[in-house]
Amino acid sequence: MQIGFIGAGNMSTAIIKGLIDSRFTSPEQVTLTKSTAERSKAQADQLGVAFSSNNTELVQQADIIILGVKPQKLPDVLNEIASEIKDSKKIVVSIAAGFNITKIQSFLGDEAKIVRVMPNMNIAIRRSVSGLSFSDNFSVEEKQLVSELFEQLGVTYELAEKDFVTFTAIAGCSPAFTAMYIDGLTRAAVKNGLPYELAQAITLEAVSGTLELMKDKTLSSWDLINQVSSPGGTTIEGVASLENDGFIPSLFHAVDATIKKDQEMSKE
Ligand SMILES: NC(=O)C1=CN([C@@H]2O[C@H](COP(=O)(O)OP(=O)(O)OC[C@H]3O[C@@H](n4cnc5c(N)ncnc54)[C@H](OP(=O)(O)O)[C@@H]3O)[C@@H](O)[C@H]2O)C=CC1
Ligand SMILES: O=C(O)[C@@H]1CCC=N1
Repeated sequence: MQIGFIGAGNMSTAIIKGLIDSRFTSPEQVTLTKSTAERSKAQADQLGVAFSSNNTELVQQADIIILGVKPQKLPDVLNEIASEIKDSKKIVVSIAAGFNITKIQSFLGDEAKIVRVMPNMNIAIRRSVSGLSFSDNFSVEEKQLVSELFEQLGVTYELAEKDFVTFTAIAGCSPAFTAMYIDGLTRAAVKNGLPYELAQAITLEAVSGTLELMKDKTLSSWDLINQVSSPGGTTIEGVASLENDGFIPSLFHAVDATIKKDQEMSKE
């Protein structure tokens, strides 16, 4: 099975490294392209894989094509490869936000086998949580193949496409939101006199320990909030302050804004 990556930036590079590290794929099975043949060669040499001098040639050689370009570049790429995909059995994996299956098929034809995958940045350490939505023409074996591929890189969930945008917000985008939370706590400690590096190290340990505890003990958020909040103590003062300042509504707004943008992009 040959896997072709159109676009080899942050996400594709992490996927390629993860697939090779996990031994799911050998370097000989991977081909990539970037925006120019020179850049493709340099990246391929660095990763120990092959490159194609153009996207059409890459598609001709691949069984699975992973589209790893930014959404703004995707229409040109889809137009470029459409004739190679039409009437083929090739599987096209799109990791782009804002391109639903219908929109991708409007370029590649209604019969094209499209799977939308939304990984997240944690794929760089094979800790992605990836959402998968398939067009309705996949066989069970084909679905299994794509799922197995992304299982090498973390946890996967198969989703109805209507839920894909919500998944994108809480899984694809949330590393940025989580980093904002960590930054906020860190700088609040700096304001109170701790050096930045020390404050960030403490915050990261506290956050990662909290995640492990919640998973290990299968605690709900409110179980933990109640356990930490001593009656008449310090935590409940902070919890009340966050509630008063609209912490939860802010997150609702952020997720809604993310979903709205994805839906608008799919309509463009
Ligand atoms: N970043 C994230 O956290 C996540 C991103 N995504 C999605 O992943 C996709 C890629 O994002 P990311 O990896 O961050 O982006 P990058 O900008 O890091 O990578 C994009 C790649 O596309 C290449 N490229 C541009 N034009 C072409 C072309 N015509 N033919 C072939 N390759 C081309 C670029 O090459 P060059 O360097 O030569 O310009 C570059 O290697 C996006 O669609 C995004 O929505 C999904 C989940 C999470
Ligand atoms: O910001 C974006 O559009 C992409 C999709 C998920 C994470 N990054």
